[in-house]
Amino acid sequence: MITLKNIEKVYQTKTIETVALHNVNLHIPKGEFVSVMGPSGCGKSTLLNIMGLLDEPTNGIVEIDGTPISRYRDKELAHIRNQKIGFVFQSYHLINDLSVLDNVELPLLYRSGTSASESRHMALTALEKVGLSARTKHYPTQLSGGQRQRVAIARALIGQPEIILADEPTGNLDSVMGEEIMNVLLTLNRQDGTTIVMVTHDENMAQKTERLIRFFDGQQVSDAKTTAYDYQQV
Ligand SMILES: Nc1ncnc2c1ncn2[C@@H]1O[C@H](COP(=O)(O)OP(=O)(O)OP(=O)(O)O)[C@@H](O)[C@H]1O
Repeated sequence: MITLKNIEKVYQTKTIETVALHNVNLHIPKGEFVSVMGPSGCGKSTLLNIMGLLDEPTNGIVEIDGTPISRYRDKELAHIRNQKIGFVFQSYHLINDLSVLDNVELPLLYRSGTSASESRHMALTALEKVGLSARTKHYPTQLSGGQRQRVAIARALIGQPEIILADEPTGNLDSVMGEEIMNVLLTLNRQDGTTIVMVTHDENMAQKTERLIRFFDGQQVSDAKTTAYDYQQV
């Protein structure tokens, strides 16, 4: 699904050069649930941004479904980003002036050809998936942190992405709500086959995924299947 070959990312300012990623080689197959761990500043968010086509590497090749993204024009890349990839962030990024339903529908505004009734139906389906059908008319400030994150996941789901990139989705949540979000992600992965790459600082959460990649100083230092992921349960 996503392949990174010899990826380097260097941030250059007037005075400082920071090597955020160095010689990263990774393949994320379709349907896998992968977590990425490592100390602050080791390059995890940079990695996710490159995988999500939000940022470009300084060197190296990013392939989506076997095609190097350098072959695509900007418009095609924007299309891939909108159609294939859903993003979930630690701080939800919801719009407080919009209802839950309107927040979830928002990405469809950028997609032509979806009627108002169709997008409403898609938003309701996404909210049902995350167990928030009863909160459609609420506003983000009227929700708990876990519920807000579920709205953010529903918003990521509305475009029916094949891959979800989640940057510390449980980072702002207590352990009970964190578990709740983790269960939503595990269900999406197991029932719908959604590929998920999740950055986390929480070892317990990481152990629930299928594969754990550890980073240190911009490089992978380990990459292994976990033991806790239940391969039988679908
Ligand atoms: N826009 C930027 N300009 C310059 N340096 C940057 C920029 N973004 C990130 N960096 C540097 O690149 C390195 C990797 O940053 P990144 O945000 O990917 O780390 P991280 O592992 O996600 O950290 P955290 O766990 O704290 O979120 C850090 O040293 C950071 O200072």
